[in-house]
Amino acid sequence: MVQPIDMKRFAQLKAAGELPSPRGVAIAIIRLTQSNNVSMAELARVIKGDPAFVGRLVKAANGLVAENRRAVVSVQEALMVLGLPAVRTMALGFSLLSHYRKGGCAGFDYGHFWSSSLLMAISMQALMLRVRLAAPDDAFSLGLLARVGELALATLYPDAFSRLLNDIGRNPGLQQVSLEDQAFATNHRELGAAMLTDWGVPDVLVQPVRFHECPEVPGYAEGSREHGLVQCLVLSRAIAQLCLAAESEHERLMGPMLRLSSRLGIGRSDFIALCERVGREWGEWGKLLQLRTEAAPRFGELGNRAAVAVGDRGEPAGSGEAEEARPSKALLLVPEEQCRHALRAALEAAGLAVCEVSSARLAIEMAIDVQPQLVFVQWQREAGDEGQAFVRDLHDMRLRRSLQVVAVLPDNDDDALRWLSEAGADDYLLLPLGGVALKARLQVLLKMLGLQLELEREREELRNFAAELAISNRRLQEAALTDPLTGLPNRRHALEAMQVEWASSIRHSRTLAVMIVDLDELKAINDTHGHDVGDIALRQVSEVLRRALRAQDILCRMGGDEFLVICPDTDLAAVVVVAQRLRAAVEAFEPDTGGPQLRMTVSVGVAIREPGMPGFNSLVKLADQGAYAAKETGRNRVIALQAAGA
Ligand SMILES: Nc1nc2c(ncn2[C@@H]2O[C@H](COP(=O)(O)OP(=O)(O)OP(=O)(O)O)[C@@H](O)[C@H]2O)c(=O)[nH]1
Repeated sequence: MVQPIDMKRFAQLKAAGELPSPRGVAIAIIRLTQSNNVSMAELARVIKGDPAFVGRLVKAANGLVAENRRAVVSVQEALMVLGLPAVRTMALGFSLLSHYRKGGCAGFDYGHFWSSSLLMAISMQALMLRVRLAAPDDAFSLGLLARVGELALATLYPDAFSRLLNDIGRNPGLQQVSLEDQAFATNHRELGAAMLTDWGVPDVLVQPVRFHECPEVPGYAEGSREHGLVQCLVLSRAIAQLCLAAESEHERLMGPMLRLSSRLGIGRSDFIALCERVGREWGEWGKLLQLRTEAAPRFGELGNRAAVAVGDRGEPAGSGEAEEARPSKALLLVPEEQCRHALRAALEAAGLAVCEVSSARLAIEMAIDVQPQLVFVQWQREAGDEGQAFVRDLHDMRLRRSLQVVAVLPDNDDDALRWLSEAGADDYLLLPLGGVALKARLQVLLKMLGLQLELEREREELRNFAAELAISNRRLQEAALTDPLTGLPNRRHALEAMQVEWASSIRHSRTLAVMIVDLDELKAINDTHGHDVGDIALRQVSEVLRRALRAQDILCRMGGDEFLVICPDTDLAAVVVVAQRLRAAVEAFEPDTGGPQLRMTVSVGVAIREPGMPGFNSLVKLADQGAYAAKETGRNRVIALQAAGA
């Protein structure tokens, strides 16, 4: 049973006040995201107070969108894509990264630590897009913070931890965790898990972090979500190690990674594509976070070399993926020579590549490497439970779905029949093997297996289809809220945001102002210079408006040449000042049309929420009437129809 995390020891350490903890804007973000009724505008306002975090958040959101679609560019969009819980943990992770990129622990390589954590973060995000065991954005933060316990020990005990790391450096046989337990009465795994728990990360995500360095300890069932998450963290760590290792080490590290990814149901080519994406993103993130990165390893070549290496050991090289609907590979754990030869001959005659393994201990490794669709296991009285354990292991593994295990047994032997039912093989062949009977039995077996593989392939296609559908839905949802010309939130989004801000301003008794900004004489520009030039003008003016606004204001295109600006916590005098600034900025701006020179102006109506207004429509209408009045009185002006102090 998994021991609970020791929060008592953690509480003592926390009381000392020196544990790594988020600072500055991150604290405000974490506090806000914990409240249920935070508005996106409030959150965006706080986030924009930290320009570095804005860039990281937008980058993280872009990691979730497919490579061939429009990138996320604004904080609001990023918030929509990521969701509040992910934003909270990201604020936490990035704040730690900013404030703990150096420290007083001489033996602890802070740069290497963060480069490796970043690689784990990107790898976890990419893996979750594939295996879908957790939200990819949660997984990013999880990867980033997976080894935070080590940072904590380096921060709490800089000298002692430095000595401990130096000792391990001199004698790699030492167990880091035991040394930490002796020296600090805790270790980085337990401490990291306690910190994540303290920061509100759910237990289902904390436990995999706690055990990813010792994946066998918790005894999670193969195929369970926890088991999958632990394996993903192990794999992310392996990707990070490979990316940071010397080139001479790459090939050695690639083989186990391919085996692990295959256990997670990721085919070789998919996994290589995933690693290549991680490599690309690593470079981009490295620039953003000013972390050391290197040229990404050539994963494609490494993958091919690893495939050849498997072939060298006598297994069929093949594609390594169990996706063909026709069985093509068989593995034999059949010690009796005559019997083994008969099987090999019959299988090869049926067109299968055959590989042999001599011990049950090696058989599971071989099965992961080769990914056979047929495994023959001969029962042996003197071999005890080994063969049975092997069959059970195969059973537990994901690759078991498209695999038939055939027991080879002597006829009329009660012990062997008992073994057969306990081991859970799918079929059996009775000794002696050979002749027409064996051929006929194999034919039936292969036919059944072919049908099963076909079914499995269809299921896989359905799963992929469902995953793609989920992504397309999210994309559609976003597209439905975005104006394609300017990239700004559209009318529908504007009305949703208005509803939220209206309710929030009433609940917290805060002021709320809006502006209607209407371009002057766009029709004349269209008529004189063409619609394309009108489009350029619209796009560039929207950018001018965006830049002239304050961080907390929400700019939306309502349609045509009309924009709505929502200004939370703003009174009439303040909104007039902002509106005048917008107006002046547009007037001073010269659109770069690549041709005709244009002079642009805007007419602006402003209004604030008044007690007794029945709903936000009345507020928008009042601002609209102001804009109309501005047009009527000569354009390029700001008009408020309410009296100051309203
Ligand atoms: N190029 C371009 N023009 C647009 C777009 N949407 C609306 N328009 C044009 O914007 C013009 C709006 O016309 P009006 O409402 O008369 O406004 P205006 O010409 O700006 O004049 P005033 O508002 O009175 O100053 C129309 O000619 C529309 O065709 C667009 O996406 N691109």
